[in-house]
Amino acid sequence: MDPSRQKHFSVVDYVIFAVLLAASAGIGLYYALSGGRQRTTQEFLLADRSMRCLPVSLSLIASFQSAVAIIGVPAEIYTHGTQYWFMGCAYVLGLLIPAHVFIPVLYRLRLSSAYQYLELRFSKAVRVCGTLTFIFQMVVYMGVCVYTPAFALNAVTGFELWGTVLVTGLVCTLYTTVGGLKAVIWTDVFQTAVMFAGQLAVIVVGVQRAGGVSEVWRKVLEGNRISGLDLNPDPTERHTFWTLGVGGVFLMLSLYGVNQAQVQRYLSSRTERDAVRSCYMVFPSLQLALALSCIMGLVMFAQYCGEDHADKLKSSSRDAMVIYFVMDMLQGLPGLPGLFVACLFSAALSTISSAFNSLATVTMEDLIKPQFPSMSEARATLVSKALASSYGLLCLAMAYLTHLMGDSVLQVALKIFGMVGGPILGVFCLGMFFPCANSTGAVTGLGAGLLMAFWVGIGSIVTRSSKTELLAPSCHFVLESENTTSALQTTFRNITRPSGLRRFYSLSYMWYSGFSCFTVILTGLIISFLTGPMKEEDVTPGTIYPLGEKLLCFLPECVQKKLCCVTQPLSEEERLPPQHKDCNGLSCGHPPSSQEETEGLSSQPCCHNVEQETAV
Ligand SMILES: O=C(O)CCCC[C@@H]1SC[C@@H]2NC(=O)N[C@@H]21
Ligand code: NA
Repeated sequence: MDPSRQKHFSVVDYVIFAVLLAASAGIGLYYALSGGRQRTTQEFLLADRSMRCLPVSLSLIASFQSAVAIIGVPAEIYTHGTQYWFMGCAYVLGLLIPAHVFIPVLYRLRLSSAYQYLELRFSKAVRVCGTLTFIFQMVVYMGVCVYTPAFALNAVTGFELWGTVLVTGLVCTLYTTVGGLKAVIWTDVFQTAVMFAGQLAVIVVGVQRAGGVSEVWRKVLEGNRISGLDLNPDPTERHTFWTLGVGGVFLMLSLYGVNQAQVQRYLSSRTERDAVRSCYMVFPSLQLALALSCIMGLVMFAQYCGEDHADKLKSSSRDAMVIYFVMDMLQGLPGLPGLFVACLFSAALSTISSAFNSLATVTMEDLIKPQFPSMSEARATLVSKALASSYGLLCLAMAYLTHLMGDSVLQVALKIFGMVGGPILGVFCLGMFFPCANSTGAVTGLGAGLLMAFWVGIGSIVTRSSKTELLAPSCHFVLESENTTSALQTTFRNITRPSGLRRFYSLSYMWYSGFSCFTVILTGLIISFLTGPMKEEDVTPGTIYPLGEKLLCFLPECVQKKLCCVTQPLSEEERLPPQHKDCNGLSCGHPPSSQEETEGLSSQPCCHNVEQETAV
């Protein structure tokens, strides 16, 4: 954007931004110098399993609500209307299933990393594959999260791009490395508050500038930006109720059910009940976050599609135009641009710090500790800190890679979750719901899922060079002839109705999670049956969720037995605590404190059967 139109910050804006960074670093340093001073991995990686549900729930939101959502969702609403808001429907099952299926199984196994489950259920090989897939997913995602706020700001305000990326990355690495999970969770709480405040400020000022709520509503209706319920079953339709409300459930499960960043927060909870409750508490806050970013997109539409701003908007990219809108609204209100920039970087920092910490955890717990079982606590903690900072530097490099991707950042992030998160979700579902699945099936399934996901994902990027999907034109055109546009789109799509492989490539990216998850399960079951299904007595107790009894009870007993070979609950003598010795060669976590005994929590969780618990 040419300098004449660039928006500038006043001193107070820079001060507010600096205060945010200082506050985040301060919280990190506080946790480095207080409590156990981060001397053990239990404290550094799992906050001593002492966290209560409020901070955990705010931290759960912060992990996957980054600048990508703050910028990408309003840009999405502005360009395509409110269809994306139906993502909120996916939050119901997307949080209920983690709360009642994944948390009970994973919490009672007293794991340190989600991927330990894969070794308990399958084999070390499956655990390593799961861990490496997760690392790949989070490293790429982190790059997007670091790059987005810096790029958007640079495009509009001339904010030094790589200097901002560097400062953000370093501050984040600092407090994550010295403060551990406690610091990450408490900075998440602070940053989530700043995030909501910043978005609210923009909406309040924007509505007022656009002439009030009724005026905004009139313009938005006139601009046909309120999308109705689109029940089109065509899976190549980018955003419909099905792709968002159903396809989105798999996206949510891959994040809130089995992603290490979230699982680590569940495991850091004081009790299982706290973990489940924190999952429930995420629901209203996530809906609020979605509503705020959608409303921001609508206010932006009302503000610009009344007058002809197409020339200004055309000059900035789709994502940067949100920053342009914010700077335009907040210009002349000293402190508010700084507040929004703080909001943007709070969203980014809280996601990046969660990613660093979870990457350090899985690298330590899943890749290093099993190779060096005799490593001392002090050394293990030191290595964990070194890992956190090295991942910090790696993510700066990934930020540059994002620079080259060019797609809308929201779409890039959601595609990453679909292509990589979906197969990981598939392996966990294969393990929890199908006791007959074996390790060969799991590894082959994961490979097949990743292969199919990348085939469709890369394919869609390559063939999209033909621009089959008409991007909604600049707002000016939309006002004049909405019906022409939709007619044009329909005609256009009919002409280019893709067939065969091209139709496969035009699968909506919102189906990537579900599609790859089912590929893993199907392949995993077929390979398991071909290579000899597991017998139920060989399956580690506590790693199966009795889907049979819960959902397939309408099937005849023999089919249930064949497919899910319903696992019998442990008998009384089998439940006796194994004196906290290692089971399956894995640490069972600390021996239960008397408090846990009184709380009636399963004190031998790793050998405990979920079904037993639910039976009780
Ligand atoms: O904001 C990001 O960093 C990624 C985009 C949103 C990720 C998904 S979308 C569904 C769920 N709701 C959120 O707020 N984040 C996750
Ligand atoms: Na965040």
